[in-house]
Amino acid sequence: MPKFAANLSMMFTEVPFLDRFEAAAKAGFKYVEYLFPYEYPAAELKAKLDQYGLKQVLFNTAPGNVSAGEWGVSAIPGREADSHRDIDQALEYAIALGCPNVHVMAGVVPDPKEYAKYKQTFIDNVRYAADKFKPYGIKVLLEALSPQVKPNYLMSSQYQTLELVELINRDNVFVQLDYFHAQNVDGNLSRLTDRLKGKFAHVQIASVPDRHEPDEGEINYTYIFNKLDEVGYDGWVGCEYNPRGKTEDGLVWFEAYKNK
Ligand SMILES: O=C(O)[C@@H](O)C(=O)CO
Ligand SMILES: [Mg+2]
Repeated sequence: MPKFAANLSMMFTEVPFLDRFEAAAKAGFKYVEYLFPYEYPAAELKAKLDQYGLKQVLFNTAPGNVSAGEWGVSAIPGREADSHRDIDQALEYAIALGCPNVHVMAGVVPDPKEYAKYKQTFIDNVRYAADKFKPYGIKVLLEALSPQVKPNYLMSSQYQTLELVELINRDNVFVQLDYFHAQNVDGNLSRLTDRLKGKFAHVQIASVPDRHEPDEGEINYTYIFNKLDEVGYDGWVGCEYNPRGKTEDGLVWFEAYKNK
């Protein structure tokens, strides 16, 4: 039975970010994830987690200069120092927040001919992260992003990410399996889940095509949740979706799971 995490970057946006911890707890969530903690002192976020009895299960390394089109720097040749600084910062936050998973963001490849160079840069920087995180039992997660969300991101297919995880060859590096992106790019989610068995350590869900609640669209999530049990997945499932309307009004689907 999946353990669901509220994604505070996309859910409960009716209230300011620091009020979303309370909103998620009131809605029945025990776990939370969000993209970036860096605007706030780690102690302030940890106090929110403790106040509402929440566990943080994921956040990302910093995105770089988003207004310049960056979405992660760890794959960008020449930005190794920035990548290591972001990885060190993420480690500090993960320790302070008690967070077991960090998504190390790769970056956008401006010219497909540059892919091999960006890929090797990412492999080297993820190994740096894996080795720094290992003593603390923190996992490194790598996520493919569909081109309609992030054009020219280093990884668009889950199978590309699986190949990277195998090349990086560290036992604390895993795929972050976001079924929204997976359905948009790879499809055949049953075969994909079987192929990724033991290689993924976090899941995210949203409807396809509209990235709303998991109770609509072309993915049968009841089937997927049973598939996750079948392959022995015991991690968290992040609800990384844009609510159709008021977040709480869209949580009927969650009623069947929240007190498990
Ligand atoms: O799917 C997403 O967009 C997020 O999980 C993320 O971490 C990077 O954009
Ligand atoms: Mg995702």
